[in-house]
Amino acid sequence: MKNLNFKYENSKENTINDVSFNIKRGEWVSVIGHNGSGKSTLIKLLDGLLPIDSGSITINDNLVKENNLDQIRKSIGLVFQNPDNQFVGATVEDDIAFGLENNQFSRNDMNVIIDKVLKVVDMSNYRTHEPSKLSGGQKQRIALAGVLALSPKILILDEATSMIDPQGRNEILDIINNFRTDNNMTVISITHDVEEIKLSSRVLLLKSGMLIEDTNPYELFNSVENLEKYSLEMPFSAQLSRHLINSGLDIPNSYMDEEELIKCIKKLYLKM
Ligand SMILES: Nc1ncnc2c1ncn2[C@@H]1O[C@H](COP(=O)(O)OP(=O)(O)OP(=O)(O)O)[C@@H](O)[C@H]1O
Repeated sequence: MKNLNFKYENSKENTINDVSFNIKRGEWVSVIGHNGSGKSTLIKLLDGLLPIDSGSITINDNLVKENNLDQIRKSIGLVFQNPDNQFVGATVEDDIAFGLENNQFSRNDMNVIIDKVLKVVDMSNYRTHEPSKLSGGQKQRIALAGVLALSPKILILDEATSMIDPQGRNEILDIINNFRTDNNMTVISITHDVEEIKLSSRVLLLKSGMLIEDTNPYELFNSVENLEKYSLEMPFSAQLSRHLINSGLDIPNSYMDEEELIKCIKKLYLKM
């Protein structure tokens, strides 16, 4: 993305303001910022759903512009907050088949792909179920399967796990992360959830349509000020570290994930 600017017709100021960044293939990038900071608008520009005013977006050497949109959209998969808005089929398999049919896959190939993606999201037993009768987490797995069936090079999550309970969310995030590493897929995730942010290698911070920080989870979690500024909760390990430091334990006052914290406590324990 290079010097990107965008203004909605009826607004006075730019919603996206001179935003530039590069994302490497296979990266997991979180996009965070307050409500109205321009996160969803940025995604819509990326997918060509909104026209760019000035600047440019290039995906795999293809400029995002009117005559390239088919190709661009084939490389991008989108998963939104509410899976109910994404279902088109009467059964799980019909729903996944819909996108494949649009891309002229043969019946045989479709069956193989549907088998594969249902296995990936651990929903093979639900092939003939009605999507509307599944639980929230199951619905989101099926929505994800429909997107993964088309082998996107870039998966975009727009608050995709915010309606799921913590266990369901972690399971879906694990599925996505495994698929990402196996397929060198890029993930761009709009989120307020620290567990999701933890999985990313980079965090892009938007404020009033401007990219004000290009950082990483460690830097972000190290600064309580930053977390408060963006209404983010502290990750569990950071909360625990804080309590341990306050109760006199000699552990570093910097962010550690669960594994690092366990190692650190073990070391102290063995010294005793
Ligand atoms: N169709 C539209 N027409 C005019 N203004 C819009 C339109 N869609 C969004 N906006 C405005 O653009 C700004 C950015 O909105 P956007 O939805 O991109 O923010 P966001 O960071 O995704 O917010 P949230 O976290 O609440 O989803 C907001 O001020 C919003 O009111």
